[in-house]
Amino acid sequence: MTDREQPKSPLPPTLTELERRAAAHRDRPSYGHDALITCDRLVRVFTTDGVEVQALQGLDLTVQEGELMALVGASGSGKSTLMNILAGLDVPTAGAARVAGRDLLAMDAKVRLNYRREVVGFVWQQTSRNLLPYLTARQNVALPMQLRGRGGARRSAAKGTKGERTKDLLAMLGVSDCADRRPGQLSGGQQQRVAIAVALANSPSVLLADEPTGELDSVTGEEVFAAFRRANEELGTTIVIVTHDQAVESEVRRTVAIRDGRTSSEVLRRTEIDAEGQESVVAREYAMLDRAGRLQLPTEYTAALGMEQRVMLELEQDHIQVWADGGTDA
Ligand SMILES: Nc1ncnc2c1ncn2[C@@H]1O[C@H](COP(=O)(O)OP(=O)(O)OP(=O)(O)O)[C@@H](O)[C@H]1O
Repeated sequence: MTDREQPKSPLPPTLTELERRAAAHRDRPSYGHDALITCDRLVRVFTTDGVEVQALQGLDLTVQEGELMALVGASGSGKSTLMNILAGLDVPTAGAARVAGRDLLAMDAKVRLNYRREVVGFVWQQTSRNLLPYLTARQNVALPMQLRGRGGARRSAAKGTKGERTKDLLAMLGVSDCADRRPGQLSGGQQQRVAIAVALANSPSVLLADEPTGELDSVTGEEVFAAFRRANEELGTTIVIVTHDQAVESEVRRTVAIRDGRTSSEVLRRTEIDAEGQESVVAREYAMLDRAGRLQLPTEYTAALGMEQRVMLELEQDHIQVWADGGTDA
C-alpha cells in the first residue's frame, strides 16, 4: 500500500468490547451445524513406501439435506478419497466429518457396517461393482432390504412391503421392464438405473455416486442423471455425484470444484423469469473461503493479472479489492 493512503490505526478495543466479541464467538453455531454433510478441515494422508501423499489437505464442505449436487475436479484432486470417506470405506487422518449426525472418525466396526447399510447408498462407475450378476434386477433391489432385516434394525415397512418398494423404485427409475432380467441382459444405462434403485432400497439419508456415467455414452449418461434428479425430487434424498461429465452442469443446481485436496470454487444455478415470463437458468461462480480465511483465486484470474506469491488487499465498505503486487517496498 505504498502509493496509497495508509489507513488510520483504529483505537485498541476496550475490555467490554473484547468480552462482547468473545461471547459472540462462543455463541456462534458450529461450522455446518445445520448441514446433512459437514467436512471440516478434512485431511487424508496416504503413506506408500515412506512417501506421503496428501490427498485431502484441509477440505471444507457442507451439503444441505435434500440437495442434489456435483463434485468436479481434475484427476488426482482427491474426489474419490473424499467419496470413500463419506461412504464409510476409509477414515480421514485428521479433521472432522459428519453425515446425518454420525461422526465418521468415531465409528467402530459395527456402527460403520450399520452406517453403510442404512445411512448411505452408493453407485459406482463400474456397473459390475453395483449389481450381483447372478440375481435379477428385482432380486438385486430386494437384497439390501433383506440384509437390513437380518441385522435386527427392522423398521416398520411404512412404504409397503419389500416387494412393493422394489416395484415402486424400478418404476420410478423407468426400468420396470428390466425386473426379471440379470445385469448381463441389461444395457449400461439400465444397469446404472437399477443400481440407483439398489442404493435407494433402504431409504438412505445420502446417495453417493462416483463417476456413475463414466462408462456410458452421452445420451445414456443424461438418462442416468435424469434418474438421479427424479430420485432427489420424488424421495427428497440428498445426492452427491462425483463426475467429469460436463452434462452434469445442466442437471444440478450446485457444482463444487476440488483442487489439490481442497474445495476451490462453486457454481450455483438458479432459474430466473424475465419480464416477458421467459425462464432462464443463471449460473454464478463463487470462490470458496475456507475456515481459516484462505481464498483460492482462479488461475485464469491470477495469470491474467500476473499475480504471483503475494497480492495487495484493501477493505472497502462492501467488498475487498485485490491488486497484483506492484513490486514496490517489501
Ligand atoms: N490408497 C492410496 N495410496 C496412496 N495414494 C493414494 C491412494 N488413494 C489415492 N491416492 C493419491 O491421492 C491423490 C488423490 O487421489 P483420488 O483418487 O482421490 O483423486 P481423484 O480426484 O478421485 O482422481 P480421479 O479422477 O483420477 O479418480 C492422488 O495423488 C492419488 O495418487
